[in-house]
Parts: sequence; C-alpha cells; structure tokens
Amino acid sequence: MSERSNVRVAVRVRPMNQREKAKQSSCVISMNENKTILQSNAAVSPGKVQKGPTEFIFDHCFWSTDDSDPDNYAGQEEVFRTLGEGIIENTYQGYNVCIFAYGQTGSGKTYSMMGTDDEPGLIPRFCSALLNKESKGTVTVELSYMEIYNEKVRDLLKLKKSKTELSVREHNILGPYVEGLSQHAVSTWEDIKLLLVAGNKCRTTAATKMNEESSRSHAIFTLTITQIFHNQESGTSKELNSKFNLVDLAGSERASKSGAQGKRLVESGNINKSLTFLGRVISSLAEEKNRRQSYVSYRESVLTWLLKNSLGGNSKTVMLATISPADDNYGETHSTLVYAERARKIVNEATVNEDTKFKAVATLQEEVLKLKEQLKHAKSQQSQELKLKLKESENLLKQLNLSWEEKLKKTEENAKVMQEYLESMGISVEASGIKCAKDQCFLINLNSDPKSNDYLLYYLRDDNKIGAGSSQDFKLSGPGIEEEHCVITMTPDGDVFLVPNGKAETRVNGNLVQEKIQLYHEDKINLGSNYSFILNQPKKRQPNHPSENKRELENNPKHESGPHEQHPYYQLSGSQDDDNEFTKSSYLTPKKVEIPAESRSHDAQSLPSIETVLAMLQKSQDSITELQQNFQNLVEKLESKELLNQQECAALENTEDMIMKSKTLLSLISGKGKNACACFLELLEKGMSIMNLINSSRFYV
Ligand SMILES: Nc1ncnc2c1ncn2[C@@H]1O[C@H](COP(=O)(O)OP(=O)(O)OP(=O)(O)O)[C@@H](O)[C@H]1O
Repeated sequence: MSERSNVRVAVRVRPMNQREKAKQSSCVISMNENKTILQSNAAVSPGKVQKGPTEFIFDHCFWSTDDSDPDNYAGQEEVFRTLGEGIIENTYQGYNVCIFAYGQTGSGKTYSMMGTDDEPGLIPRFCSALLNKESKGTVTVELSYMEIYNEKVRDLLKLKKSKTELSVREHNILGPYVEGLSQHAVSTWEDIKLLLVAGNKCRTTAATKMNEESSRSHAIFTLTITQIFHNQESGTSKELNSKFNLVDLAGSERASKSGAQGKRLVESGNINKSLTFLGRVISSLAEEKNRRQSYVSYRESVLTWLLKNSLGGNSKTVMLATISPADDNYGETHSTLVYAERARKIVNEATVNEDTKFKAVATLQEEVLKLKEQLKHAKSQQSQELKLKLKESENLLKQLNLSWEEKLKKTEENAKVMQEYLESMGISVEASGIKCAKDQCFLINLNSDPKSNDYLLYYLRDDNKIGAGSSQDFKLSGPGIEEEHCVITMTPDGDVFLVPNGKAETRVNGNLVQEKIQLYHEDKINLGSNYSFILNQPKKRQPNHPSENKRELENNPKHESGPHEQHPYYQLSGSQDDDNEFTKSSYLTPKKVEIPAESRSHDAQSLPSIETVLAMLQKSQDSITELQQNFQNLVEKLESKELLNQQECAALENTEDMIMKSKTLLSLISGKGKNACACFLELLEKGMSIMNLINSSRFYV
C-alpha cells in the first residue's frame, strides 16, 4: 500500500533576540492564516527601489514572536499538536516519517526540535507520544543518533572502539543506511532521554574540541519502530517497520554565503557541501519533470543521500522552516522562505513497510551465498572488491538478525562503554539541570555550546594531566594548547594545585602562571587561546577572592577555608549549604556590573577606561568590516566559477568564523552596554587580548 503526498511545510517566526532589540530592528514578517508576508523596507535595501511585500503560502504558519502574549504566541505544544497530527498514526501504520528543521543560525531550529527542559520541543514530545501509543502488536523501538559535519558521519552514541568516521551505503530494500551505526533498544522515555543527553554532550564535546560550534553540523535522530502482529488462528505473523527521522540541520546561511541556492557548486570551497546539495535536490524535485528519483543526484552529499527517502521517496515528510522577524535578516529570511516554498512542491510516495526486515534478510542471505560462490572463481583483482561487498552484506545481515534480547544486552554494554569513555574525558553524563553533590570537585568548561542546556564537567581525580598529547587525561586541542599543558592535582584533603608546563599559556584569574599554584573554588583557568574553565571546589574557598587579581604564586599550599565572597562574574547559584545547582545563565551571565573598586585601586593608572575599551571595540568593528570585505571577495571568486586554492578555502572558513564571533561580541556590547564593557575591561585588564576576547565571547551569550 502506498500514498502520494506533498512535503508538508510549516514556518515559525521566533521572537526578536537581544541584538535585534538593541538595534531596534523592525519586524518584516506578518502572518495571516497559512500566508507568511515578508515586507521589504528601507533599512534592508537603502537607496534601492522598494519592492512590495512578498507572500508565501505554507501548510502552517506559527507566530511565536512574543511569549508574554500567550493568545498570540504559538508555543511548543501548539507546534507539536499541529505538525504531529496524523504523524504518530502514520508511523504505527508502517510509514516512514521525517521532520526536519531548516533555517539560518539562531532562527530557532534547535529550540523547536529539542526545546528546553521547561519547554520541550518536537523530539521529546514525539518520543513520548510514540512510546505511549497503543498498538495491537508487540512494539519494539530502537534509536540511533548521528551527526554529519563536513561530509563525515559520526555516531553520537558509540564512542570507544568505533571508527570515528562511518560510511553510508545503500540497500535496495532498506534504502540508504550508515554502516556500523549503533542502534539502541529503548522502552521508556527515560531511556531515550539519557541517550539524547549523552549524544548532545558528545556533539558539544566534539564541537568544543574542534573549536567549532555544534550548529555547524547536522544532527539526525532516528527511531526505528517495529511492530509484530501474531495471528493466533493461522499461526502466522506480520511485521511493520517504520523509521521516524528528526533532523536538526546546520544554519542555512552558510550555504547561501558560499554560493548555494542552486547557483554554484564548488567542491573544495564549500563551507557546507551538504546544505548546498540539499538546496539542489529540493530545487530538482520541485520541478515536475524531475520528480522521478532517478533524475536526482542524492549521492553527491552524505546528507541528501541519507535523506533520500524523506525527499521525494518513501516517507511522509514535514519541513519546519524557522525565521527571524528582524529586517536585518531579510536576505536570509527571504532565502529560507523561497526554499520552504519550493520544498512544498516535492511529492513523496510513502509505502507501508510490511515485512521489510524479512525481505531484506532473505535477499541478503541470497546475496551472501552468491558472493561466496563468485569469490571462489574470482581473479585476485576482483576478489578484493567482492570480499568488501561480502563483508558489508554479512555485517548488515548480522545486525538484522539480532534478537531483541541481544539488542537490549548490547545497548546496556554500549551505555557502559559510553559512560566510561565520557568519564575518562572527565565529562559528566548526568542529565541537564545537573545537581552536583556539594563536595564534588570539577572543572566546568565555559566554552560549552552556549545554546545547549548541557554542561561539560571535568571531574578531578588525584592527578589530571591536561594537554593535546594522547596520554593526557583531558585531551584538549586548538591554538596554544601544548602536548602536556599542565597537571592539576588534588590532595586527600581536597586541596587542588595546578602545575603548569613552563612554556604553555596558562592563566589563573587572568594571571600568567609559571609555577605551581593552589586553586580555589570558582577560580577561572584559561588554557591556550580558547579554553576557559571554572573550578568547583566548595570545600576550598579563597578567603578574599574578588580582590585576588594579583595573587602571589603559592608554594605553601595550606589554606584555611575562610569567609567566602562569590566570584563577581561566575556565581554558582544555591546557598553554600545546599547542593550546587546551577543553571547555565547563573554562570554565563555577568552578575556584577561594576568593576570592584579594590581591584582598580591597586593600579588605577594603568587601567584603560571604558571609553578606551569602546574605542578598541570600534577598532574591532573596523576589522570586522575588513574581514567582511575579504569574505565577500572570496565569495565573489567562488561565484565567478574560479576554484579557490587550499589556502583560500581555509581563509574563507576562518574569516566567516571570525565574523560570526566578532558579531557576537559586538551585539553583546550593544545589548548589555556598560555591564558588558565592565566585564571586558576587567578581562583586558587581566591581560587578555581583544582577539582572545572575541574568541571566547561565546560564553557571555
Ligand atoms: N519560538 C521561540 N520562542 C522563544 N525563543 C526562541 C524561539 N525560537 C528560538 N528561540 C531562542 O532563540 C535562540 C536561538 O535559537 P536556536 O538555538 O534554536 O537557533 P538555531 O536555529 O538552532 O541555531 P543554530 O543553527 O546556530 O543551531 C535561542 O536562545 C532560543 O531559545
């Protein structure tokens, strides 16, 4: 049984963010039932002839610009109810389903897909609804979670012993699949949540390690639902297999900046090849003559290959396009709406997946026999290829033949390995909203993805070697990180010391450290150019912490715990007697706005004034303009069909990164005014360069 239907497309507009509010951006979006209207205005194209409003028709339009006005705000529940209508039933009828979020960085994809603890998004809501749905058959659910970054697939739920990069293959019955991707048997929402949290944490860890952001990768979260129906009378049984894909795509503007929208494809110069090809596939499928899948080149990128069934194939698909309401995002919003409108023309032919697994097993068994036979007579040149094919088929067969009990056992074993792996990196796998026992000693990685609800915690043991080398306990990489960067030790009494490697850049509360030093609760540790940690060791508090900017290096470590003053910029919430429960904002938001008088008095002459800082930031604005110009030149080169050399490709990516980071810093200045200046002043005073500030500005967001 099959059903033809168009990709269902919804658009959701988010509230103005701080930067847009601070800039007093005007709203260029309005919605009227299933119409989204985009207004062009003078700010968008100064000096140009004003275009009239552009209307786009979608299946659903969600107005979510002001959550303080609940009557006019499409919340998470409404989005779920509208998009979810019929979808849970479809899954249980045996259809594949795919929901993907598309839009520029910061437009609300992750908020809509994952949501927050208080406002869960589509993924948690669909998962609970799927698990709660009653079925006449025996239902089993498996989960996989992967990310695609720069055309490489990584399993977010299997770390140790696995190849970091996985390959995509295609089977004539099962369609495209990722070889060796771990499948986890789950029965409750709690099982799923644990895997989700662990997967998100791995995503953040990898991103932080690579000095990237998780928003540059695509995340594909898949539930495979199997229902077995036994017919008591005939003694036969039938199986329905369906896949539920939830896809959080990388920010779309990268594609357009690098010449997407079907205009230009340049292999080496593409910042995000996958999105470029996704745009191409959508455009192709939207054209009547191309609707047959055979005309569409899905295999040109990993993302489109894996989404083959979801786009123009065997799936019921929903696309959620997320947009900003602000005029200064006009270009990106326009391009998102054009894409979304195009996607609406894609026609899918979803088929009930009945006994798919049995059929696949039967063909695979046949294939294995055939390949073995061919191998017997193959010449050496051919045999290598045949062996590879045989291995692929045998692996897939093995996976399909696993019993449910074996799968459960594997999931348990895998969870243990994953836990050990994360712990070996010093990372807690506790769920978000972490409650830490008050005595625990750990480092909090301030470079964690600011948009994620999760934290990277590095639990300290007696000896903790930190650096880029393979023998280190906490492996970091990036500019300024030495093979053996430093060692942090903890005595049985809970005293914590940092022993730097003389030539490595290590700072404690802004001071360069070249000898062993004792660390105290809430000390801030900077390693290399990018890493910032804060120490949680409530048992060992520095007596006069905030004024300790010029702390002497201590060789005599014994210190009594004394009255504690909280660190001015990173306060952990909760009383001292409570467990430390901290929320991201509690330590990401600067709490104290004025620079402490005592910290200024010691060297007032040499401190730059706020005006000086603003002037320096103006300078950094100028360098952003210069960066933007460079970026534009490179993009133009791409557009004019010139191939970029390797150096230029790297420059393109780096420049884009710098622009983004610099913009974040400037938006903070305009959004938080003097408060942010005070913070930057404090950090500049402690010797951080403007460039380092720009690089680390993410943790102020
Ligand atoms: N509908 C909404 N209601 C309230 N806040 C929202 C909404 N959509 C997004 N936001 C807020 O906007 C910010 C950016 O959203 P989000 O991180 O989801 O963007 P994104 O498109 O996933 O970005 P990226 O591509 O960088 O991952 C977040 O702080 C989020 O909480």
